[in-house]
Amino acid sequence: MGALESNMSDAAGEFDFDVVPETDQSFENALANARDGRRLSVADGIELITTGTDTEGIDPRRKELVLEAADRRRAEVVGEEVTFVANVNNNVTTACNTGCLFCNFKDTAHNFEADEPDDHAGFTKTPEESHEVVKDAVERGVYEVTSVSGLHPAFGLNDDHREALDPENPEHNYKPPERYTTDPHTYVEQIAAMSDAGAHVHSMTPEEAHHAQRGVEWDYRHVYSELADAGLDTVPGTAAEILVDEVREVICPGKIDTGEWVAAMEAAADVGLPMTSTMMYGHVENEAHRVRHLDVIRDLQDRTGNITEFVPLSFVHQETPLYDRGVVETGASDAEDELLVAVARLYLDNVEHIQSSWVKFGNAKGLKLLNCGADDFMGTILSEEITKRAGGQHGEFRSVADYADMISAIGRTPVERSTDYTERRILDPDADKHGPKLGPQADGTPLVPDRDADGSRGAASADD
Ligand SMILES: C[S@@+](CC[C@H](N)C(=O)[O-])C[C@H]1O[C@@H](n2cnc3c(N)ncnc32)[C@H](O)[C@@H]1O
Ligand SMILES: Nc1c(NC[C@H](O)[C@H](O)[C@H](O)CO)[nH]c(=O)[nH]c1=O
Ligand SMILES: N[C@@H](Cc1ccc(O)cc1)C(=O)O
Ligand code: SF4
Repeated sequence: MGALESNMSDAAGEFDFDVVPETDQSFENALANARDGRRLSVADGIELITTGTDTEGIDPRRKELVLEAADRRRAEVVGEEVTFVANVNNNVTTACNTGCLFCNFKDTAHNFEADEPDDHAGFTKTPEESHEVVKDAVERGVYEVTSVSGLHPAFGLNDDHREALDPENPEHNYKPPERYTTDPHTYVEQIAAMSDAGAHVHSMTPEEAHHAQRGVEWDYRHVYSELADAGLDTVPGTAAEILVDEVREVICPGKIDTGEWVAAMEAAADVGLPMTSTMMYGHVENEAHRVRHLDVIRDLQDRTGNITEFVPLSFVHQETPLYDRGVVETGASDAEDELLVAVARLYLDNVEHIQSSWVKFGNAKGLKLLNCGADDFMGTILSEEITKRAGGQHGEFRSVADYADMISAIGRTPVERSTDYTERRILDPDADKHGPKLGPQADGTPLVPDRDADGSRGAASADD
């Protein structure tokens, strides 16, 4: 019996978890602690995110009190600016055998083998192809490339790693590049190719760092320092999902556990790399798991200080194995999304920025969340595969003009930022054309000129 079956009770979607949302705290005391700026306990967080464990469901009046406290805290910590980054997504490969049940991005790596019929929808890019994608985006004015990928069996950290891996040992999860139609080469070569194109490289999740040292004795510090030498600038704290192992055993039994995830992030920080943090919520976990996860992030930040932002990733359920198998019926509700953002703002007293992700929430809800504690509105990304393949409906691109319009419409100040927030530029409200200015080749020309010139808002207006 697998973890999925053994953790489930009779009713579909109900799990016999040890961690449950019960506390000795009252909602009123938790709210007072939040308003007074005291460091919240896990029990406080659970009371706030459930709007009180003494009542069933979410109490709308109490919810508003939590959102208001978070919005006030946001104003005290970061003021009225709303930031975004001019970035491009470059996913290198969809080949992955890890089998996470929330993910529809991956394609079984077997399909990519040279002697298989080439009829799958996946892709693998060579370093040269990654270089071209990023070079084109940098020429348009992009500052950053976000690059996350499947764990391709032919990937290794560098040539030494590929030589050390044994194709006969199933634990190494390695097949030599000759087996595949396209060789992804090594992580070091991919990072160098994107860095050489002039972008800030935001890449190598803890799960990818783990893949980059499977089967050898190297530690995460070694991996991240080699990658930093190759041009890695910052690390995305994805692969976090829910940082409580009883939930990971259900939704991603093939992934590293919470302890390993934290160890990889600490190593990245040790090497001096700034990093983001994330939570993917709204599937099988309960509110207590969400707060425990925030607690793991807050502890990690106490030790490192390297986390620049927290990114809530609301689970996109439509096209995923969890939904197909009837394990979940839907994702988080609007109220749950609002409370997650608000409690993250209040709980993470040591993380300055909370992101509202338009790719997950769309424009209308994304803007609403900027009044619930969030202050960053993600990036332009230009293309998107992960959310789209899971059934996401919110498009793949936002222009700088979209950002200027949307952020001004809610009475806040639009600001273009660098990935680590150290460089910032307030947008000129009187500019007749909006384009990025922080990228190495950015001169204020719109990222996609035709789209902005004809006033089309294709991707941006698709949902709201
Ligand atoms: C697709 S993986 C790619 C990188 C690498 N394979 C890894 O797992 O770290 C990146 C992240 O996308 C997010 N993701 C995947 N499927 C999703 C879904 N259906 N809804 C929301 N987020 C999702 C997860 O948080 C995951 O860690
Ligand atoms: N850079 C950000 C992204 N990029 C898109 C991701 O790479 C990915 O396709 C998806 O979000 C995976 O869940 N997405 C964000 O939500 N926030 C970012 O800052
Ligand atoms: N920019 C965020 C968001 C992100 C989300 C999902 C990803 O797969 C990648 C990135 C990060 O660095 O973590
Ligand atoms: S989340 Fe990452 S590791 Fe898991 S299946 Fe998807 S691509 Fe592979």
